[in-house]
Amino acid sequence: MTAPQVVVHRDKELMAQAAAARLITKIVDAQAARGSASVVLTGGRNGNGLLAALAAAPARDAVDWSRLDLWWGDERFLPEGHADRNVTQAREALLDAVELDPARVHAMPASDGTNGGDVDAAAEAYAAELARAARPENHGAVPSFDVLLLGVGPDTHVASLFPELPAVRETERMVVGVRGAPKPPPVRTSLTLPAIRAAREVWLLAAGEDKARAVTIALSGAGELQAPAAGAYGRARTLWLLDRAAAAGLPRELYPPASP
Ligand SMILES: O=C(O)[C@H](O)[C@@H](O)[C@H](O)[C@H](O)COP(=O)(O)O
Repeated sequence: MTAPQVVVHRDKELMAQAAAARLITKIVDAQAARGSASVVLTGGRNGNGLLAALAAAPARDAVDWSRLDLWWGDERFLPEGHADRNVTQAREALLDAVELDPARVHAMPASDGTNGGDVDAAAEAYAAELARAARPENHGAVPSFDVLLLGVGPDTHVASLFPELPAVRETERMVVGVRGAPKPPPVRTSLTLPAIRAAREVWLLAAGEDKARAVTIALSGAGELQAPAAGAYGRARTLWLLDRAAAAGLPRELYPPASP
């Protein structure tokens, strides 16, 4: 388990811009070192805020978008093209503005896809897609993601892993179906903690005062069943990217603001 590193920025706009710049550099370095990069996207305001900042970033096209594999940490189980799907929102924020290789954009299944309305079958299909992309040197049945992004809910959920619900307890499967999610819509597919932990780096994004309690709980030793964000860590790095409002409950001496 990698100890969390915390970086605090002045506000959510600067946090998104700094996170976008950080992600560009990470992708460029991975592509220089290994010829391609692999990133897991997240839904929500902070996740989409990062993508929008990335779309507007001056260094955006330092990334070779044709050699980037994109996956999702979770998805709302809705029909293809539905406005509430994370992939729909990601396309609007960034993906439609860059030259990606469509074969390397791995959206989670829609509810009107080949799995019918069966969310468990959809989860199994995505797990199979991940397994096909995994290489022998990877850790488990998923590729070694360079960066796995996660928004953090006010209840400390990450992806669609909610406190005390079955999905956060999963220890074997890489992807599960979620029913009764407290955050609408209720039916989702999600990576599990074992899948999240296969990533080289896990970056958690939280901005706004509504996240201050969740951030403090997750960084104060809470258990992952009660605070799923506490169980989200990478093999090489766990990075919390916050704004001051979300960091308000943390000991200031431990996490001085990075942005003046
Ligand atoms: O599908 C989703 O809703 C997201 O993946 C979810 O995990 C999100 O990242 C958090 O709820 C934070 O969302 P906000 O950034 O909007 O607070």
